[in-house]
Amino acid sequence: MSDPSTAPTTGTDVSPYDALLLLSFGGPEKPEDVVPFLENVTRGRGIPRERLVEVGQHYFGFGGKSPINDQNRAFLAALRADLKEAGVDLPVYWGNRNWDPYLTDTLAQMKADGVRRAAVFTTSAYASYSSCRQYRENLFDAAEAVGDGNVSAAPVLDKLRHYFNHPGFIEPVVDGVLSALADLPEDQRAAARIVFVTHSIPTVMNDASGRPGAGGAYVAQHLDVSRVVADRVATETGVAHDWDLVYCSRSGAAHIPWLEPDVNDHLEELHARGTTAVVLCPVGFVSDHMEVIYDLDTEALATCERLGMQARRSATAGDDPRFVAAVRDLVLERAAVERGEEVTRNSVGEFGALWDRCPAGCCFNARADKPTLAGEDSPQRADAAQ
Ligand SMILES: CC1=C(CCC(=O)O)c2cc3nc(cc4[nH]c(cc5[nH]c(cc1n2)c(C)c5CCC(=O)O)c(CCC(=O)O)c4C)C(CCC(=O)O)=C3C
Ligand SMILES: [Fe+2]
Repeated sequence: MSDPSTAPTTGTDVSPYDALLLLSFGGPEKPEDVVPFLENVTRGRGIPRERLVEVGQHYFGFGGKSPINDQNRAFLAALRADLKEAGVDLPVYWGNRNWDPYLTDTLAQMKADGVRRAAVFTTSAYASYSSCRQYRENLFDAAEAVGDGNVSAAPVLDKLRHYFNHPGFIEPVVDGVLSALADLPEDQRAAARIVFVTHSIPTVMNDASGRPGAGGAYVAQHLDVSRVVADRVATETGVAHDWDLVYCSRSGAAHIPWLEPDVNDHLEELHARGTTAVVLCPVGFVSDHMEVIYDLDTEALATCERLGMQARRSATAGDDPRFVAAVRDLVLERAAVERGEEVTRNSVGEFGALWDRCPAGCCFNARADKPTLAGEDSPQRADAAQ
């Protein structure tokens, strides 16, 4: 574990990598995209039709355009500039799970460009099937397509370790909470509660998240980050604000348990207990996704307004230079590991830096046992790329 101010790893040697891949979720760009996008996301997942209609309305309410693609474009530009500035010569590609540019097309382009081995950074910080393993399934499917059935004929893909506890992710979140607190009326500030919010998932998905047999990593990692952020805020302000971790964006059938409480129910409860001011911190999201601009900025802030509670939504890491530099740090760290060198791994909180390769069976989804890349049991052999 290291001091949160630790500078990113220095150096410029990224061998054995010859590319970096930004892997994200994707989102619609215009109204005609909304329904096909939702079909891509929910294929085979048993999401009730009413929920799809409702989520479609969220997108249509914002002109049929998700903010996520523009945020990835901005992140890409910032990442390329950061690497160039640091003297790191590494082309950066971008591919999505659910929308253009699709991962498979990007991987085909990488192969055509002669890429043999790439580091992969996903826009999802925590462990769970939806936020980690499913991306590793996507990597397998893309490599299988690009390698004509032989994943080792595609570029070798190494997913970078989880970064929820990397100081470059945490520090912008801390600053966001500090700014949000400062923006509250002065007489409300000291008593304000910090309400950390993340994407709800089915409780069985949380139970299976992380190392097989351990479980619960999704919630445990969010609690760890929330505690670190709250402690850092207390150090800066001299006030130990009470805090909670709650959830947004529940979907799925009503009889299936998902993580609770929902942020809106929680705000009602806080109001009933006498809370008069909150900071809503979207700790589970790396940028201002639809969940943030709809579920928090539109819905949860309206709940606060109705209850007469003062509320501010704090900023996500987005393209903060410290978060961008964290990607460079993670690539240089992993490259050194793959070269067999000793490394210092930056992290804060109680977990320390997690594994480079997910353990076999990590974040398993019992509903669909599908092959993955980038784990200990990856069928891609690194030496195939040499
Ligand atoms: C843990 C998690 C993250 C990780 C946090 C992260 O990566 O940041 C995440 C990210 C995202 N989820 C997103 C959008 C959607 N997720 C859906 C559905 C679901 N998400 C789930 C979980 C997660 N999702 C789950 C368990 C489902 C049920 C169906 C299934 O098992 O797959 C649906 C279907 C409709 C609905 O059910 O809501 C949509 C439209 C977008 C794009 C936003 C934009 O456009 O800005 C992003 C980044
Ligand atoms: Fe989602």
